[in-house]
Amino acid sequence: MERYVMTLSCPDQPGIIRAFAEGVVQAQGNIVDNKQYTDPDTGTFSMRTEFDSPISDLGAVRSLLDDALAAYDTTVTLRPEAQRRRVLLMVSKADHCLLDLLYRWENGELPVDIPVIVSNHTDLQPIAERHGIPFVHIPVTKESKPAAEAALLALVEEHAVDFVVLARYMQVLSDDLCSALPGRIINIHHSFLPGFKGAKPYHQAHARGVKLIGATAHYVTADLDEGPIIEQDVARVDHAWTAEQLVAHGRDVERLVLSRAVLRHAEDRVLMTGARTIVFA
Ligand SMILES: Nc1nc2c(c(=O)[nH]1)N[C@@H](CN(C=O)c1ccc(C(=O)N[C@@H](CCC(=O)O)C(=O)O)cc1)CN2
Repeated sequence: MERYVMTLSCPDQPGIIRAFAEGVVQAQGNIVDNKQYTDPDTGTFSMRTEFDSPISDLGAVRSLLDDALAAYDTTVTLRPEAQRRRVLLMVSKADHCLLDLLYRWENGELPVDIPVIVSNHTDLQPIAERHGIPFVHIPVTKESKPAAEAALLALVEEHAVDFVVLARYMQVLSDDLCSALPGRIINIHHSFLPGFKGAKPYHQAHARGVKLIGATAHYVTADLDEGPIIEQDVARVDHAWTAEQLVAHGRDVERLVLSRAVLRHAEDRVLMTGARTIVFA
């Protein structure tokens, strides 16, 4: 028996679920989990379904679903659950998010394949080597950024990468790169967006005298720190905390928020609707 994960979005109208269920029946399938949402602003219907089928041929199952949904203008993804998403991790010098992702990957909590780790510095190369993952150093300067980003895209193709994670990667990606990988780049921003965008958010927060700090995982767009939000969390602080203590405490929030977001994306639990996300947790 093969377990499949399907996501679907289309203009909402009666009969979508019945048509989809008919397709599952044609695939001799059994639905084991289903979540849906209709966005009242856009009228878009979104659904994530897990179903079992004795048919192991992905193309055959996809055809049966496409035929069943032919009357609807759907965007569908279908993947055998056992087919893990492939993620390229990007880092600079901070190691806390990388280490958290690799810990969860090693103990089976994060069902992805990590073909390569890329960095604009060499500081974290020993961590990649300790985990047996190839490390590629791509230094970035204002002048070399186009070539650096071309090299990154070549790695994405070479390793059949599904998505990229900026695990405290501290370079702004160009519009071209963001456009080349829409909805396929996840960043962790070290503040509770929309507050304190850009560089040094904890020092901004300290100066503002906040009582809560936070972190935000979002899809990357050309507009810095503006992409659709996937996950956020906060932690309480007070007047006695120095900016450095906020940075240290913030690391705990960042690594949890990013790891949750990466897991949910890897399990096809995040769908985009306009500038927002739907998260079928
Ligand atoms: N196109 C985008 N690229 C990136 C985003 C994004 O939202 N859109 N997020 C950043 C991460 N980040 C904040 O979360 C961030 C990182 C770096 C900078 C920055 O100003 N970097 C300087 C260089 C700093 C250095 O070399 O250490 C720069 O790029 O000129 C701002 C925000 C990742 N990329």
